[in-house]
Amino acid sequence: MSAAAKSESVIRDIGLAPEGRLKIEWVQAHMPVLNRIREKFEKEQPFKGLKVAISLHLEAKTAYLAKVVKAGGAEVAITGSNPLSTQDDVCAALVEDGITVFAKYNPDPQEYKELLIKTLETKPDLIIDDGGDLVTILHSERRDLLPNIRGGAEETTTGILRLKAMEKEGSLQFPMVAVNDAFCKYLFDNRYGTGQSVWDGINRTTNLVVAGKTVVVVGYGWCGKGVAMRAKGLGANVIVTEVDAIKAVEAYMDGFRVMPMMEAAKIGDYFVTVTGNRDVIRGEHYKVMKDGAILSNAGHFDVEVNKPELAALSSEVRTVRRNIEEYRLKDGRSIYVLAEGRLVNLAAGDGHPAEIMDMTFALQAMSLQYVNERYKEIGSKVVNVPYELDEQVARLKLESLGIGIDTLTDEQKAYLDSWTEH
Ligand SMILES: NC(=O)c1ccc[n+]([C@@H]2O[C@H](COP(=O)([O-])OP(=O)(O)OC[C@H]3O[C@@H](n4cnc5c(N)ncnc54)[C@H](O)[C@@H]3O)[C@@H](O)[C@H]2O)c1
Ligand SMILES: N[C@@H](CCSC[C@H]1O[C@@H](n2cnc3c(=O)[nH]cnc32)[C@H](O)[C@@H]1O)C(=O)O
Repeated sequence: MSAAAKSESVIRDIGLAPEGRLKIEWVQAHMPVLNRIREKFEKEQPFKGLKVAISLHLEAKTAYLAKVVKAGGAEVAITGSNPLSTQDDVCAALVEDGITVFAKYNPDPQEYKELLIKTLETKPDLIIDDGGDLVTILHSERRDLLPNIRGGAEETTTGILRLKAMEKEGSLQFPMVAVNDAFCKYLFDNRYGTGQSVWDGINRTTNLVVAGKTVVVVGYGWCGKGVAMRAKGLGANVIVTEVDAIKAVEAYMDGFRVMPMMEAAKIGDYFVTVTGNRDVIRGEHYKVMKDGAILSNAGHFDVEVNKPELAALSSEVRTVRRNIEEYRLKDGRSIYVLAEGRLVNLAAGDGHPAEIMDMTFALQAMSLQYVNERYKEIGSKVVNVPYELDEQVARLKLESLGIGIDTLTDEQKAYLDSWTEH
């Protein structure tokens, strides 16, 4: 254990390390692409002499990514990206492995912010962010830490939307790679990862049946498609609500009922928001919901389900089971909110499956190396993961699965490039 990591870290309990270590070993065994990158990093040491700050959901897969970045020569400091997704045993194991950790499960909002700031006070050269928490602090109250930063990589849809808004108004001060927009990210992580882990989180939390129930999926983007597809597989009647006409037609053609939230609110048993927007379920909807409706969010912050408006309609709010709050309405109905309206798959579950995060985090590791090598020429921009890196992740994934694919012959290449050949 590095003495610095141990003395500087802020975690719940170092004694939890053995359990955390087992969790990390389990996922490592199911992350073959990232294992290959770790071997390469060990040889090439791309981050030698550099400091990296990471803010991601601090569970076992993330911990393994931090170890891979460290294996590449970096000094790593890490914090969470949601107060409820940090796992204390994993934090302890990382500290024992020489990584400086500033994270605890369920800190109060002020401490959560302080932990993010402490991570940045390690004066990183490179950052990995999820949802823009680090970037926001660097561009507001801690601008003093900006000059050191070479660049970084952003994990999620909403984070990238925010970075692009900053780029547009000219306020972004360093390059960021939009990891979410790589094919090997959103096609698998947002769709199949969210699709599976959301139902894992809901089912282990509620212990109730899904078959035969009506599930309302709010937003039919990449995450919504996964959540709706898996709800259908569990035997639910699935309704999709949207604001985008094209996505609504897509949901309809995929076999789902599409209607405005005001109508869906009356018939849903489960509601899952995956929009990245705010107030998508709000007061007017609660007024018409069935007694016993279960609300959860897997999009961004805890604002997709408007909790203050629900509280205003309630006479009592009580925890009825771990991660389930009952809002007892003044008219006698009950509406249940899972995981305080924070990401249900991470706050009430273990997040996406390891084989999915294998690809996402392989992209993160490669993107960090890419931005470190090119930060001067890129400038203060949001850039995509280069296609070659994206394809490399897919090829390594196929290789790990023992799946081969065909190669174009020269004649086929010429045919595809031509407009005269028949
Ligand atoms: N829980 C997770 O593990 C996880 C994983 C990946 C992404 N995310 C987050 O989930 C959110 C969605 O990501 P995505 O990749 O699916 O984004 P996306 O842009 O592909 O989809 C979002 C969809 O929500 C729709 N929408 C917006 N406002 C709406 C409203 N009021 N009612 C109904 N629909 C509305 C949009 O039209 C869009 O189709 C983002 O905040 C992202 O950061 C979470
Ligand atoms: N800080 C925000 C960010 C949304 S996170 C959404 C991101 O979480 C990522 N994610 C999903 N499951 C896991 C996991 O198990 N470990 C680490 N990250 C995950 C996923 O890649 C997705 O882009 C919030 O908590 O409200």
